[in-house]
Amino acid sequence: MTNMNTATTQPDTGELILSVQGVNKRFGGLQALSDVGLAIKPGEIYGLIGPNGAGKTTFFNVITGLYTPDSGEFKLGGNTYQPTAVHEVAKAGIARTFQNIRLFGEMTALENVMVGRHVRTKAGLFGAVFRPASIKREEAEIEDMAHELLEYVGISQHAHHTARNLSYGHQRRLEIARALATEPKLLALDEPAAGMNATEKVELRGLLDKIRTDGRTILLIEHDVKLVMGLCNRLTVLDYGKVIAQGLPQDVQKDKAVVEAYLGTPAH
Ligand SMILES: Nc1ncnc2c1ncn2[C@@H]1O[C@H](COP(=O)(O)OP(=O)(O)OP(=O)(O)O)[C@@H](O)[C@H]1O
Repeated sequence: MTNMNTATTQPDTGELILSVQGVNKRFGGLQALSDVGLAIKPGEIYGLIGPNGAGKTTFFNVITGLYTPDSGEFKLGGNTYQPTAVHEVAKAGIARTFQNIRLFGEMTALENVMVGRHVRTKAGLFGAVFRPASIKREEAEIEDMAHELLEYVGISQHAHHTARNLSYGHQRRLEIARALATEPKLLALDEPAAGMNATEKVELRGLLDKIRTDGRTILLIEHDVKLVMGLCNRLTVLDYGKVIAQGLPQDVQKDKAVVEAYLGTPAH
């Protein structure tokens, strides 16, 4: 009898948003990443955790084109991409936020989101400056969309406020809105909860949950293990630049190497 289960005949990579394999990165004498890889499925929140200096940010910087890796294979939405420059990676479909918030502080919240959108417009930044008629129309659409995104992340009341005057939690939300404006295949968040108080963290969790429910895919670096365990579908744990565990939160949490890495028991 013919096997009707087509799922087993489909290649794995077709079902992945991001597939990264064999990443190595050395800084002088320090092997910051050793053969690191992960695979992220559509619609999941994927966590990347590990103790200080484990290599999380370096890995983020590699996949988003900020650092050139010594080796590695990268696929986004099934297509091979080379993370050679930040703007190329953004065009390919990864939008990221930074551990230290990087907004245009003197611009309004609305303008910050509109800048994010220019990655996807015909005009780009050039057209935004010189503004022929067709570009003005496009600008109006972008402005509408930016308002919607501010509403979506819950800070529409601050649309015309200067970014640097927003509270910390609202600046983080604004960064997420700006990243979403690029319509990314993957939203990569570098410690979005850093510096947040307990209430802001609960709200952030709600927002990330909503983004996932709306079908987006998130890669999350986070120090707050409770947040990660409660939110992520799957995760990878790095320690000293190596993957020490990968899988479901409940399994990873019990993993001996992970427990040792976090409690500082000499496992190396
Ligand atoms: N540009 C660089 N030049 C030299 N060494 C670096 C550079 N960036 C990172 N490193 C080193 O690589 C290792 C991994 O650092 P990385 O910042 O990726 O870790 P992390 O897991 O993000 O840590 P944290 O949780 O503290 O942010 C560390 O030993 C760090 O000192």
